[in-house]
Amino acid sequence: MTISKVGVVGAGSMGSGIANLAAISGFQVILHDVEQKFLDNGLSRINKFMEKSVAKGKMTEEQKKEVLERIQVTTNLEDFKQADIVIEAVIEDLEVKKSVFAKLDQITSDHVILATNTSSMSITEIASATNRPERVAGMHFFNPAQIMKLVEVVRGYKTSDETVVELKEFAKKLNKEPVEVKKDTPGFIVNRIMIPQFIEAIKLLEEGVATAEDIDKAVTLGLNYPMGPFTLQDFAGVDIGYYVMEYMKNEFNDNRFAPPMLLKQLVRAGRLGRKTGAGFYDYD
Ligand SMILES: NC(=O)c1ccc[n+]([C@@H]2O[C@H](COP(=O)([O-])OP(=O)(O)OC[C@H]3O[C@@H](n4cnc5c(N)ncnc54)[C@H](O)[C@@H]3O)[C@@H](O)[C@H]2O)c1
Repeated sequence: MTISKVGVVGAGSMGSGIANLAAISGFQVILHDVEQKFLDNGLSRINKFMEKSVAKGKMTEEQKKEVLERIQVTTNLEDFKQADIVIEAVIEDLEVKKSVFAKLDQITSDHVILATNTSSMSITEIASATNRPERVAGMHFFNPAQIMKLVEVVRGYKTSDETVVELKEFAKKLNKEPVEVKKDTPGFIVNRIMIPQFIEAIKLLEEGVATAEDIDKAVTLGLNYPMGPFTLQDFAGVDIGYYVMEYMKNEFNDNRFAPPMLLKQLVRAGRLGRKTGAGFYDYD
């Protein structure tokens, strides 16, 4: 399958990053969101990222302009008729994702791969909203998508071998390192390991064992991670971790994954991390 036009649904942190990555890698991109203001926000994030690349000498002004010209934005999903592959990056809500996939199934050609960037949710269930479950898979990028090297290619129950091979090849064309997740399990590989670490870090904070700053310092210096758990949750969005925990708890029927009270309170108070100016830390 030859891919020239990449469709991305959702222009938030991940969707805009994936659209930017695909355009940097030379693909034509159609980026969709429900309202123009979300597309404007996405484009401004893309602009900011590339301004930094220009300032660091990684890209020229001219190359930046060419990348931007390859990104078309739209609020009309029908424009995905021309897409050769679609990556969905809307909010982490199964019903919203299923409704997007049902629409994409009607709009795009039968052979088009419909991939989801879900952090945790069942690929099999998302695929069940379509008539082509063999062409549906997870393509899980990490934040920021332009920089982080890993992509988890996740099989749903009916995902074909051909789809997995094509997605791995596509990931390589985006200059990523794909790993195959052979079974559709909540959280895949990375979040299955990382989420329990977040939970333990929050419990240490709740128990008064150490401050958030010291827990972050302990993890960065003791485990040699580039970011501590609180810095990372604020960066990725406190709400994302919360939804992933709820989902994993319910799917595994295991309270080990239940979000701690402090996390629930932050979400209820709208402290969702850097994107809202405050999370575990204050940013103003
Ligand atoms: N943030 C991360 O670090 C991270 C990392 C990997 C994967 N993910 C996953 O990527 C997905 C997106 O996460 P995000 O952090 O970019 O969220 P976000 O809240 O920043 O962006 C979501 C975007 O989807 C749009 N949207 C909502 N419903 C839509 C619809 N029906 N059609 C089109 N657009 C719609 C919203 O307007 C918003 O712009 C989630 O599934 C999340 O779990 C997130």
